[in-house]
Amino acid sequence: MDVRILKSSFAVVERRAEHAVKFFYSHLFWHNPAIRELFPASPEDMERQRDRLFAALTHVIAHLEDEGLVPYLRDLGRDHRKFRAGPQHYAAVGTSLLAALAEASGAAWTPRVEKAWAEAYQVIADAMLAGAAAAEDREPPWWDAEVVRHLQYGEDIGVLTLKPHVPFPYLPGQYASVSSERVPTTWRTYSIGNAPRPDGTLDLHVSRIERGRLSTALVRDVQPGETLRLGAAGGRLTFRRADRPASLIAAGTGWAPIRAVLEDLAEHPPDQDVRLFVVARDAAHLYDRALIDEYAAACPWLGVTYITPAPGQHRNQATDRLATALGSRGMWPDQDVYLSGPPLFVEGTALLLEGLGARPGRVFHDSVPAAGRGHGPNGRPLGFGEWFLARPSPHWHNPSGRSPGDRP
Ligand SMILES: NC(=O)C1=CN([C@@H]2O[C@H](COP(=O)(O)OP(=O)(O)OC[C@H]3O[C@@H](n4cnc5c(N)ncnc54)[C@H](O)[C@@H]3O)[C@@H](O)[C@H]2O)C=CC1
Repeated sequence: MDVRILKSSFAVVERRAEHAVKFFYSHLFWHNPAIRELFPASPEDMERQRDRLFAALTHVIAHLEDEGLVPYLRDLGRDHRKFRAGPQHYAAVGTSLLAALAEASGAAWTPRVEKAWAEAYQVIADAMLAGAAAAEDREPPWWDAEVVRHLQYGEDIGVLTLKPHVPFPYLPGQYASVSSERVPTTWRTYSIGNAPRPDGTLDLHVSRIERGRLSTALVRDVQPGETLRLGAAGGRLTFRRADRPASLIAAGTGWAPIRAVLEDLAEHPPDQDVRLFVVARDAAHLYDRALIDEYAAACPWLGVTYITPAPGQHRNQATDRLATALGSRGMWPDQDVYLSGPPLFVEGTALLLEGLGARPGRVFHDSVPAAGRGHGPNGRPLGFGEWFLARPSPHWHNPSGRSPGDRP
């Protein structure tokens, strides 16, 4: 790949980003009407989708020389099997992408630039398709899972227990992408709130987001007996056993992956001391406090600090209180830290910890996009391929019986 040409070409395209993205989708849908069906129907969701394309492209360009790029792309390809993305879709997207880049580049679109982009796209598509092919024999494209229990805490928090129809592999601390027939074409990631169980069930902790259609459906509408769909598990919030202390810091339903990690540690005790900070907007949102207290009493290696805002204060004042608590503890350079919670909380706390001396390579968190922002400076890798076919409707109950574009 000619990285130099790609970067300078991208700098030109970047100035006309909005135009390029609109052109891309118009071109794609005009030439491939059936693909339109795979993308969100609502203008609002489609708008987010547009943002994703550019975020995605920016991400690729920023990581062109990264050795993690190909493994990541392979993983992404594996995950895109849930969209039933086939070689023909990758080809269609590639053609429209080149057309959009040419359009936005104007006179800067030379044969050399075109060649560089075509080659780069081929590398991306090949890596994703290779990842998909390698997964083909190992696992299904997605897992259907029955809701077997639905607990609601207050207005906005739901804990759903799912029973996948076939075993769903994951590690404590990982998340899965989730889709419901109630909100077709929408996938969101939710952390799994337990370590793997013998009966194969898993818990999703969902905090309802204002205007979040899937989170609202999951918290308020979904009933036991319904089927949800899961994409392959992912994420880096898995515990590293080491001979130094560790801190687990959870805010809101960011508690879910930390709970899974703790469950596993309780089963297989660590040699290191572990300090748990649980931050919540109020006492009612410390919905698992009884369980945490049990762990604290039973596990000599565990210490727990609960943090809520002072009475009458805004929920985010809990974060200020956490900052004070973290500042008063030393040893940050010698610790592993696991962070989970709202994106701005995670971003801010990671920076604070670095300021306190924590080593960036020892602060672990998933990067998740802030709700409504689509992506953040530290956003979850939106997947510089998510725009390939993100949010299409997977063919719901009988995948093999439908051709792309059929409505479920
Ligand atoms: N792996 C991960 O990192 C996971 C992240 N999450 C994310 O956690 C969030 C959970 O939301 P809720 O439970 O509704 O949390 P919440 O809105 O109740 O917030 C909990 C606490 O986080 C802090 N906080 C929230 N927004 C903040 C901000 N902008 N700046 C500083 N501090 C802030 C405050 O102290 C607040 O009391 C969701 O955004 C979800 O995507 C959820 C599960 C796993």
